Amino acid sequence: MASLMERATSAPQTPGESPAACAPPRVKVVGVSKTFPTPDGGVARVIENVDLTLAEGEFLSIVGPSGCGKSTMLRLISGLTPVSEGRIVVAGREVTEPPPGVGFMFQRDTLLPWATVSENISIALELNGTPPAARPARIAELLKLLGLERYADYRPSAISGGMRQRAALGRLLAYGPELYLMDEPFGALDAMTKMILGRELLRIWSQDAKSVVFVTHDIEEAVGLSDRVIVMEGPPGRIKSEYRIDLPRPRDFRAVRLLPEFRDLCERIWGDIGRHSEAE
Ligand SMILES: Nc1ncnc2c1ncn2[C@@H]1O[C@H](COP(=O)(O)OP(=O)(O)OP(=O)(O)O)[C@@H](O)[C@H]1O
Repeated sequence: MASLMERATSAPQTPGESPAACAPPRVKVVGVSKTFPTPDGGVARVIENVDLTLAEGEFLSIVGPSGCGKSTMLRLISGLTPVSEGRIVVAGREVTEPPPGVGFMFQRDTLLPWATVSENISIALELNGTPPAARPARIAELLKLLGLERYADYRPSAISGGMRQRAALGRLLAYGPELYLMDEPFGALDAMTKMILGRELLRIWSQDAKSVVFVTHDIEEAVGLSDRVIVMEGPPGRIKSEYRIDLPRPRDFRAVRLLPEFRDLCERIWGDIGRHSEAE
């Protein structure tokens, strides 16, 4: 990650600009809008003219009030939902369907209920073409990394919510995407589990920095994890402001919260979202 931080400048950013604009971006969103049909036969404009760039290896969070279009933005980038206007390019190719090399993680885990924790991870390895002989070692490595060794043979229904999200993270890591799209992956968890998994995610990411778009309601989580935080407003969803998170790396997800700069960033972002909500 040092290279990303070195390339970054402290110049103020305008929405859509990446701090590592000199490298080819992992994601480029250009003039994207999205409409959905409404039940009364009308059309709802949910995303309005969004420009956004995600640099290679960058950790970007999107925050904003409920209903402003954060999840929709993620689904548009994922190719699961088609854009109405504009274009999205992932790894140099225009997105018309879910692109290769993209992994998802959602608020509720999507583990296969009939498979054990190990088997769930094994399926991801199978999907990414890992030879059968190499799978057991990788499964053991991931279970150890996520503290799930004792639960390898448990089905999802027999482990806690935090463990299920760990297993879901293990499956994502097993798949090994170049781009992680994470929609409130820790949103349903208690504060302590959230803290532990946030730390895990930072630790894993600092070893093998992949590009991440992370949607969350939790501003402290966004600031603690990210290189950059985007504040959306809406509907229709637009980018309201953008914050460069210049806190030191590697970061301790808990200790970083004690820095005055951390508090200052959180206050500014809260102020931004608060002003929007008050104006509604
Ligand atoms: N498939 C769909 N059909 C119609 N409307 C949709 C669809 N998906 C999303 N929307 C609308 O888009 C708007 C934005 O929803 P979205 O879930 O993206 O917001 P969000 O910012 O992620 O909200 P939250 O923080 O509450 O999860 C909402 O008004 C929602 O009703």
